[in-house]
Parts: sequence; C-alpha cells; structure tokens
Amino acid sequence: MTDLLVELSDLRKGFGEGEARTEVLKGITLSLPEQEFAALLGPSGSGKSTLLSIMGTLMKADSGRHIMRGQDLMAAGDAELTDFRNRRIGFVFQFHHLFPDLTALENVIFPAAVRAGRETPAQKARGRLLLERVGLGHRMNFRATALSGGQKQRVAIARALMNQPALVLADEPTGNLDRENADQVMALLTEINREEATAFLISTHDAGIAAACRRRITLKDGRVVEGV
Ligand SMILES: Nc1ncnc2c1ncn2[C@@H]1O[C@H](COP(=O)(O)OP(=O)(O)OP(=O)(O)O)[C@@H](O)[C@H]1O
Repeated sequence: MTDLLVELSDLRKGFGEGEARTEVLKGITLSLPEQEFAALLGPSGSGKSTLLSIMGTLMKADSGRHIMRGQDLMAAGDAELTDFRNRRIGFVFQFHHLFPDLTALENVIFPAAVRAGRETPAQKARGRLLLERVGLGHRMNFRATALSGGQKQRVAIARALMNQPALVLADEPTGNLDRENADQVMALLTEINREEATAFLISTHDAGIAAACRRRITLKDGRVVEGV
C-alpha cells in the first residue's frame, strides 16, 4: 500500500503542430501524499493551469506517468476518467461559476443531481451540511446573485466538496477576492484539509496564500524548480 495520492513522472504536454508547436510541460516529476496542502507557484505561462487540468483529468498528458490512488490515468478511457473525476476530484476556480438564479443550496447540489439524474434527499442533506461548514447556513436559500463575492466563493468550495473528493484543485481561488475574504477562504480550506483529510493543490500568484500552505511547488518554463 502506498500513501501517495498522486504520482507524476516525466509528464509532458505540448500544444499545436509543426512550427506552431509549444511544449508547455517539459517533464514534470512530482508526488502528492494523501492530505497534501500545497501551493502551485510560478510565473504566468509556466504551465500551472495546464498541470491542474491534467491532474484533474480534464486533459491528458502526451507522455509520462500519471497515477492517482493507484490507478493509471494515462491508460484510462474517457468514461473511466469522467467517473474517476466525479468521485475523486473537486475544482475551485478564480471565478465561482455559480448559476445566478439558483439558490446557494441548489448550486451546491446541482452537479451531483445532474450526475445522479435526480435530486436526492441525501444530496440535499450533504449540501446543507457543507453550507453550514463554510459558514453559510443562514444563506442557503439565497440566490447566488444576492451573495457577496466571498460568500459566492464559499458556495463554490462547498460544491467542490459535495462528493467527498480526495483532491481539490484550486486555480487562483482567491484571485478575485480582497485580502480579508482571501484570508477567510484560506482559513476555511486549511480547516477542511485538517478535518476532512481532503488534499488541496492551490495555484496562486499571492505570496500570502503561498505562505499559508504547508508546501510550495514552483514551476518555471514547464519544469518543477522548487518543492519537489
Ligand atoms: N489549449 C492550448 N493551446 C495552445 N497553447 C496553450 C493552451 N493552453 C495553454 N497554452 C499555453 O501554455 C502555456 C502555459 O499556460 P498555462 O495556462 O498552463 O500557464 P499558467 O502558469 O497557468 O499561467 P497564468 O499564471 O497566467 O494562469 C502558455 O504559453 C499558454 O499560451
């Protein structure tokens, strides 16, 4: 048994053909243990979003090894990857991507309800619990449009946790928030990491956010230059 959550080895990814070809990830070798809480740093264009997309199985690498929870994701087909993603991975983005006319609770359970083909009482109960967890128990039935930026991001975090993912990938989750809300969101992620054993990989340009993480992984020009 391994306690590694993710193992990447010599992972490569490029875009385009011929003269227009750009190699973006140039051999990433990196492991994340279970319950990791790491920042992903690096200049704009260094490959952070590309790496998060691959780790989230939204995109496949061109070559290399990608193992998560012992499963070889390079060898997996599309249906298998979708199922794996739904069960194991959560996403938080810079922009919350909430449906404006749905309530906070409806937004949290919507993806799970679509996948199940219906809304179940168990989903509602979990959605309520998560909204309590992120401090929005009193705003559950507010439409997304009636929530502040920080509150919307907390709804997006609750939504990402709906299926009890092993790993949450967060691409600049505080990029659109002021300092106070950014700090609150980070405090919340830290708490969830500790209490629910969810691993987080958080891409950020913010030194304060990076400092709040247990580990800092830095990419430069498609390679890991620090934090291996
Ligand atoms: N689908 C694509 N087709 C072509 N090039 C792409 C594609 N996606 C990303 N790239 C290129 O890959 C490089 C890395 O992009 P990526 O978004 O991963 O960087 P990043 O480190 O996340 O940057 P930022 O901090 O600005 O978000 C960039 O040069 C980008 O133009």
